[in-house]
Amino acid sequence: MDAYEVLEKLGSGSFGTIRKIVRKSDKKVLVWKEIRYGRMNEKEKSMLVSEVNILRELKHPNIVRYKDRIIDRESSTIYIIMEFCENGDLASVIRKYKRCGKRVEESRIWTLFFQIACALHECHCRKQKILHRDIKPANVFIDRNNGFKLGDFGLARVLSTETQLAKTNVGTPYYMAPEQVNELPYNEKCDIWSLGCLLYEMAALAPPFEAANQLALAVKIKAGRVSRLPEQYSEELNQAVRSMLQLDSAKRPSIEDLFKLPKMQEQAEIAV
Ligand SMILES: CN(C)CCCNS(=O)(=O)c1cccc(Nc2nc(OCC3CCCCC3)c3[nH]cnc3n2)c1
Repeated sequence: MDAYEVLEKLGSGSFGTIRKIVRKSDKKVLVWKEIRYGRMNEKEKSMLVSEVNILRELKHPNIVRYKDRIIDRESSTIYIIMEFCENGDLASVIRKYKRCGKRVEESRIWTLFFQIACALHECHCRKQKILHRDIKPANVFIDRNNGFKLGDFGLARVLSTETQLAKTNVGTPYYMAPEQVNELPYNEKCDIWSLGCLLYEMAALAPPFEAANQLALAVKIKAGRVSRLPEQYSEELNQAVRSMLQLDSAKRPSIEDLFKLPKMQEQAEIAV
């Protein structure tokens, strides 16, 4: 650990504390996520190792880059070192828009849509499919060029056990797909549902389903009633979001389907 200087705590992600650090060798600013594995059983520990090994393979401009890991056996803590995103997380941006009573530009929402879809494409279309499982505003980061990056890929599977959830602050699962509520098997269409929730919240500045407790939330999700985006947003964006929030996961579009949308094709031309 002495290769790094620890700066301030940035926040607590869903599975551990995230701190800003500086690599002493080249003064590069990075972050590390501290994951305590002391209370994990052998199975969970081996899953954690395999998830971290998946992370290190994921190299994509819209996925927070994994840099290194340090295992401290004394404190049973693994430190996952990742790139630092200078412009913070999307949850803070949404809170700021809400405070100022301003709406996000539609073009910015299409950029988010395209860039996170690219991140999901990288993972859903690999031979060994990787599911994110925890797409939400606090897990989308903004780099110095205002590019969007999806964080914490794949860690959700191993860390969603009660040992981790019990220990760290876990918010209300606003973005949980209906099949998850019914505890059915998870597939990539759950990530599509969460992407729909993310875009909905970027436009409406509130999640599509809100309730006072998890039970009431589950009822609302299973009812699946989604009000239209605020009227300033186009029918095209509204329909795209609604298509991702269909209760029947088979009816939700795949990432490939989403890239066929005209506005997504336009982004692809700009991005080249
Ligand atoms: C002028 N403003 C627009 C700038 C605001 C920007 N302030 S800031 O202080 O640098 C700032 C604030 C928060 C995040 C970041 N960057 C960051 N955060 C991570 O996790 C912490 C996050 C904290 C909130 C909850 C979810 C997890 C990362 N994980 C991987 N890479 C990461 N990069 C930077």
